[in-house]
Amino acid sequence: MTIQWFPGHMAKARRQVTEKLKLVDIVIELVDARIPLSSRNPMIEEIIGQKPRLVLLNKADMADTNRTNQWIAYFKEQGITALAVNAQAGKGLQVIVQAAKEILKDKFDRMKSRGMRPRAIRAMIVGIPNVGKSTLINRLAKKNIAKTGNTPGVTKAQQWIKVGKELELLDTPGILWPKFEDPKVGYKLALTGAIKDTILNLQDIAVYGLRFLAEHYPERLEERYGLEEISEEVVDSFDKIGAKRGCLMAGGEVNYDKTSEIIVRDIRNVQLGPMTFDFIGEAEKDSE
Ligand SMILES: Nc1nc2c(ncn2[C@@H]2O[C@H](COP(=O)(O)OP(=O)(O)OP(=O)(O)O)[C@@H](O)[C@H]2O)c(=O)[nH]1
Repeated sequence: MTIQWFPGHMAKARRQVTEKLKLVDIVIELVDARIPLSSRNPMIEEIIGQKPRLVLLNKADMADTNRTNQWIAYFKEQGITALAVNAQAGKGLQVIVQAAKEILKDKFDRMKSRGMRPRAIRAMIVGIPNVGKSTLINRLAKKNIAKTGNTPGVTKAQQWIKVGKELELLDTPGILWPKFEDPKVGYKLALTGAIKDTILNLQDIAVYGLRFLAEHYPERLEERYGLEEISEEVVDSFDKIGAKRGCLMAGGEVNYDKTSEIIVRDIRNVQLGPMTFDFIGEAEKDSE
C-alpha cells in the first residue's frame, strides 16, 4: 500500500524548500520525538543534500525520555546533531543557537579568515504538518520579526526573525509531507496527530494502538481501561473498553467507532502517558 497525500502539494512544497535552501546556512529539521523516524520526509536527504542540518526532536514532553535519548545517540552515530525540545513550553531552546554555531564553525571560521564581516547564522525550519514548526518559530521570535529586503540573490523580500544576535530564521517554515508504504507508519502518524484519522480506518488505528500498548506499555492499559491483556479476538477488548467508557448504542451494544475514537484520542492526548512508537531497530532495517 502506498499512500501519498496531496501529490501536488508535495511537489510544490519541495520546490519551495529547494528555493529557500539557497538563502540559509543550516536546516533545522523538526521531527516528532514520539516518531523520530516516521515523522521524517523520506526524501529529506535528497532535498537537503549537503546542507548542514540540526535535528530537533520536538514534543519531547509527550515521548518516552529513555527512547528519546536513544534516538539522540542514534542520530549522533549518523553524524547528525539532534536535540530534544518542547517548543510549546520553550524547553531546550537555548541550546539551539549553540548547536548551530558548532555545526557551522568551520564555515564561519573560513569566512572570517577571508576577511568577511561576521554575520548571524541563517536558518530555516522544515518538518511535516503539525510537528510544531509555528510554535517553535513563535517561541524563538519573541518580538524580533524583522523585514530584511536586501537578501542578495532574491527579488522578493524575505522575512527574517532574529533569535538573539547570532541566529536569523526564515519566518515561513518548509512543509515536507510524510509519505509511507508501510501501513504501520500511517498508524503512528495518525496516533500522533500528524495526519487526519479519515485517511486511514479509525478502527484499524485504534487496534494498532491497543496492540502497541499491550506489547510495550501493558501497565497503562490496565490503569486506564482495566485491561490485563489484549485478547486474541481484539473485539473482546473493544467490548470491555466501550462498556467501561459508556460507548453504547441503543440496545446496549458497544459502539466500536466511538470506542475507537476514544482510544485514538487518549493516546494522542497522552492520557496513557508519554510514549515513543519508533524503535532504533526499525531505522537500521530501513538503511540496510
Ligand atoms: N505537548 C507539546 N505540544 C506541542 C509542542 N510543540 C507544538 N505543540 C502543539 O502541537 C500542535 C501543532 O503545532 P504547530 O506549531 O501548529 O505545528 P506546525 O508544524 O506549524 O503545523 P502546520 O501549520 O500544520 O504545518 C499545536 O497544538 C501545538 O501547541 C511541544 O513541544 N509539546
